[in-house]
Amino acid sequence: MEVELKHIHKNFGTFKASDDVNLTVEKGKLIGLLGPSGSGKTTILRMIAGLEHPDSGDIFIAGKRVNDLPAGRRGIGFVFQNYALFRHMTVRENIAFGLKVQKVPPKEIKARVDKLVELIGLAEFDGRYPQQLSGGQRQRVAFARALAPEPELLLLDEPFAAIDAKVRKELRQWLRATIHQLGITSIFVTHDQDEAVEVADDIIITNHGHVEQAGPPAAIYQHPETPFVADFIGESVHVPDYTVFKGFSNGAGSHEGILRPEFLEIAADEEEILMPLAAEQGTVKAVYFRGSNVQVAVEVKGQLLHGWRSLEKKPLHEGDKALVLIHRVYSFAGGKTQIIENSAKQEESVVI
Ligand SMILES: Nc1ncnc2c1ncn2[C@@H]1O[C@H](COP(=O)(O)OP(=O)(O)OP(=O)(O)O)[C@@H](O)[C@H]1O
Repeated sequence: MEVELKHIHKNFGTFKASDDVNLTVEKGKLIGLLGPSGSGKTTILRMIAGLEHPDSGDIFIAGKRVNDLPAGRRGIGFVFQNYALFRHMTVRENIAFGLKVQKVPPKEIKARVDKLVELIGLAEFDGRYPQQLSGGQRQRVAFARALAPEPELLLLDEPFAAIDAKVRKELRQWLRATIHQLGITSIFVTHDQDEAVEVADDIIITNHGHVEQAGPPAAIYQHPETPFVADFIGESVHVPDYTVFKGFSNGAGSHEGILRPEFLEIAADEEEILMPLAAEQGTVKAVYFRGSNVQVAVEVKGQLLHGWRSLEKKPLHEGDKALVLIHRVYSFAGGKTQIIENSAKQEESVVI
């Protein structure tokens, strides 16, 4: 295990920024720490780096307890969201800075910087100053500078936050490929689920200072363990009582449910749907064009549901009647997440 946090508590005054945080990161993995603003992601990253100290609990890096080890001796590279490059230094000088401080021999500094400017694709621009580079290029320099001392572990705090949308997408893919090529264990903080899902091997979801769930993105998406995760991941809609819908009347315990758009089929009429008897009647409340499809909000029995429709299908408008087939819902009865399937569908298929 490369990084392990055990029962970490950290208060700022009476505020619990970390409330019994436990997590493990395997060597060579690229991990996304994902959670809403204020959920304690940066605090976790800063404690691993040694820039903040836990009130209690243990931090291990490569099997060694590092609680009392100063930041500079933990073998960690850190990339901040705002590049933090030195304005009066060129690309080469920025990358070499930490190595000079460490008194690495000049020949070796040159060799390492040569390799790194190549790695980040900026060999041609190595004499430029930060203000002569784009945001994406600056962030790549910050990345190279963090890698220069050959750290065991790389920490990145919202590394894409200050970069515009298109470049951010390219940089994400570049970062993922480069980190895998280098095989360096890396943890990055983000509050953007698309970013976490696209970049990370595994994600760790934080909420109110603790870890809600950890694992590969697809597993978390398909099997959220808590209502918070089900709600936070994907485009989910909360319904206070899913048992009012056809095919879900036997729900036991709590009737609160979460529906994802892909759990629904929204049809303009009976011709568009295979099992009309299992579907609910609804009224279209809004239609949003989403590029490759449309998102449709339909009110069914007083609850607003969201689904997608292909652009190839009949257009729906606000006020139109629609049929909504709810295939399944997430239910949280008994504190456990369960997927409940629509039983009316089975009955209808027997009839057919
Ligand atoms: N040095 C500090 N002093 C007081 N409170 C702090 C300090 N650092 C963080 N906090 C508080 O701890 C909480 C968690 O902060 P943290 O930065 O870890 O959250 P985050 O999940 O990274 O949020 P964001 O996505 O907004 O950066 C926040 O409410 C923040 O205000």
